[in-house]
Amino acid sequence: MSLHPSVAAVRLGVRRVLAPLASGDTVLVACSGGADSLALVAATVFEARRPSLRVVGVTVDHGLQDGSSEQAARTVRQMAEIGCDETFTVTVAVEDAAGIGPEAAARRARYAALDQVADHVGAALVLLGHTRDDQAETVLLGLARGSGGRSMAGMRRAFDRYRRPLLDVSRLDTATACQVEGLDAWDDPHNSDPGYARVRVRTRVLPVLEDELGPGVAATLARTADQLRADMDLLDDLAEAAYGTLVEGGSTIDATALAAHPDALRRRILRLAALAAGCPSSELFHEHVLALDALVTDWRGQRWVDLPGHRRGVRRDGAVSIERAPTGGVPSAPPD
Ligand SMILES: Nc1ncnc2c1ncn2[C@@H]1O[C@H](COP(=O)(O)OP(=O)(O)OP(=O)(O)O)[C@@H](O)[C@H]1O
Repeated sequence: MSLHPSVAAVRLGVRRVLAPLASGDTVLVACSGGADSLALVAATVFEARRPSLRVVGVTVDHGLQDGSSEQAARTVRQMAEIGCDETFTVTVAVEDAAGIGPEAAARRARYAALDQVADHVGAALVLLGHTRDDQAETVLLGLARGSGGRSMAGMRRAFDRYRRPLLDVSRLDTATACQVEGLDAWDDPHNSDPGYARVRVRTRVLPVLEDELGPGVAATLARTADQLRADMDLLDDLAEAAYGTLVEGGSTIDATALAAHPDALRRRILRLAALAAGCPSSELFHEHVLALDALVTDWRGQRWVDLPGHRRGVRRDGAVSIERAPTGGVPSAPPD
């Protein structure tokens, strides 16, 4: 019997990612029990045979839904049946202490748990089951957020030891692969809850785009994200290099030298300077960077701009620096 194309597509993605590993290495697969990550587990177990890798499966129970522990137990059973050498369930307490929202808090807790298990088992790689459709949704959500190229550049294929082998594989393929392999995937009720913007993009926006613009829009968006990410990465690298050259005495940057750089680099350099000076990245918005940039390109005597993390950007003696804001009795708006 010939190999089903959907199974072949999932396996190919995994094979490419596992290629650098050596016999005896451990790969950790993160599985929610949904079709994407279940297909990922099956493909990983299959592809790990020939190089003789150890496959460990892990599922994280966020405890956010009724029956989540039963669902986690079911996923662990399935991973063992598929052939994982070892399986783990990790229960995490999701607390939104940082005020980042429940979804982001759950994600943060999940990655912390995955990191712990990866350390524990000595994993060379950790695999995640995001698909091409997830990527397309991410691009559209980023486009709507409007926070620059990086937000439209989608998810990385690789970061630290994490890999996303299915970014070229459609959700239809992962679902079909599960069917063909007799895997009963879990339907997360969150995935059909229109309260989530991502679900609305998936169920309402993308189908309209597919209808109006033709099938293949998800693939096109994902491909665009790949190109954009490569461009963003290059600009970030150039800005890092320029920042290293421009920064004097560890903190000040000559305004004239900085002004000679094009917008895309200058603003990145200023962002790097703000981060290096202690502005929290989660609170440093594009408006802050633009205000800092005005000290360089539109300087009309203004002396500072307020920045998050009790910092301020200052222009003094032809140089820009980011300093700790003095406490007490300081006007919050800069004098103009
Ligand atoms: N509860 C879980 N336990 C283990 N792995 C999970 C869990 N939930 C998600 N994952 C991993 O993350 C992948 C993406 O899942 P999903 O799209 O639901 O999460 P997300 O929150 O959008 O993703 P991310 O936060 O990782 O960008 C899954 O294919 C799986 O590999």
